[in-house]
Amino acid sequence: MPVPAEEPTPAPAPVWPASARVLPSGDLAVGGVALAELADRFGTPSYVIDEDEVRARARAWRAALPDAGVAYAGKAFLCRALVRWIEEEGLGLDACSAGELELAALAGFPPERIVLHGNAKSPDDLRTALRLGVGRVVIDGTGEIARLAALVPPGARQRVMVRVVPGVAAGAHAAVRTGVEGQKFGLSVASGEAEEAVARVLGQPRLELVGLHCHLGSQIASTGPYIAAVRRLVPLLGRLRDRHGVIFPELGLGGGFAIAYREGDPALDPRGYAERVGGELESLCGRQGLPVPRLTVEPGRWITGPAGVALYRVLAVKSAGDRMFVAVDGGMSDNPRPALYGARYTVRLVGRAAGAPPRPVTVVGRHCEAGDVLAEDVPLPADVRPGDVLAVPASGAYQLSMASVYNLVGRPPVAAVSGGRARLLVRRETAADLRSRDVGE
Ligand SMILES: Cc1ncc(COP(=O)(O)O)c(C=O)c1O
Ligand SMILES: N[C@@H](CCCC[NH3+])C(=O)O
Repeated sequence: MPVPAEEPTPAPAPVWPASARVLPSGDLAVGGVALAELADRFGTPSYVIDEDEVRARARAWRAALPDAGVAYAGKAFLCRALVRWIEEEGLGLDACSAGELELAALAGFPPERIVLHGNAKSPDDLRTALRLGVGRVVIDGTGEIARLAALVPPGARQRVMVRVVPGVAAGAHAAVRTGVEGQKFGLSVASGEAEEAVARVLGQPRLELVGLHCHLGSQIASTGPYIAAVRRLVPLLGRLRDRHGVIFPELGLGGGFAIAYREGDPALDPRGYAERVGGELESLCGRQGLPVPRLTVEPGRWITGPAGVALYRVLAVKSAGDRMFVAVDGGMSDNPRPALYGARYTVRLVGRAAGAPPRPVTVVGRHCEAGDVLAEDVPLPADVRPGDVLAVPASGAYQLSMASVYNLVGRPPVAAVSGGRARLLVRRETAADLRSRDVGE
């Protein structure tokens, strides 16, 4: 199917889960439960995840690409319940450490549906992957080939992919652009390194090479970069067939699909992706005389991001110069994204009706840095005061999974909501938890 020359403008997406409803009290309910009630029950800061939203999002990718492999990228957020939901929805799992692998195993995730990634896999990562029997290990560098092969038991074969760098720039911030030359992931197509690595893997009898893989970056709203990657990778597949006589059954294009953090933000649409990227793959393979490999995609943020809501309680309100600061009981320890990437968010007062018109404020955290900002210049009612509860949507990805214990503030709990009920999935990390790691002198 030919790809239209014009890339359609990605459509704006909602920032709240589909279940969000404004209650007569002015509060907001998600999954049928009022957010202020959840803040009272689980304390603040806390994270709420809408189970039905996660499941619907997982299904959206499966429906858009029924013949493809869809693996949830666990780095976005992982806990045992989530692993089960993903498993029940028929997805695979992209893991990148022994810790993620062990959690998946504990939740009973089928190991053959796991793909292991990582630019610097430790011996423990590789041994754990082999012991559990993961489906694919994605080789990220030349040195890893012999190291992995040496760990595979005699008589066994590990399925692998080779991660290549197509030289496509995409992603919301330099820190998350992984499809370009000169960064730490993958093997360059342009330099010939990727072809060399493929030749070496083919020479390892204990490794079975099933395909190439690439991951361009994160928070990509349009399909253009994926199409550009396909245009680099299919000719490479043609060269590999000509040189080695190999035809790979799979092609991994990674994840990176954008979500909306603020009203009007564009998000990537799985159906558009399937039509345009899948269409380009089909047509280019046809021209090369190659069978179309089975596509695999790895959405992380897209699955859990929009399903999560962070809840905070206001601790202080103060003006400084011409700015109003609203300080809450969380901050960069539970959400480092504004500090790391200049990420922007939506914030809403919940639990009571606004008593005054909105004015622009900066929502900050409680940590010992002026850079501990959660949301710059967001409208909140002018009467916002200590004790109020604030909700931040699109908080389900790369917040808790990157959380720290800065200032010895424990990490927040996670509660699931569905059908008017809430349940705790991950408990709050207490000061005692934190002290217990300190063995003294
Ligand atoms: C190999 C790989 N696959 C998938 C993902 C998921 O990315 P995202 O959460 O942006 O979809 C990542 C992280 O960017 C990744 O490194
Ligand atoms: N942590 C990044 C995304 C990293 C993607 C993982 N490869 C973010 O929050 O935007």
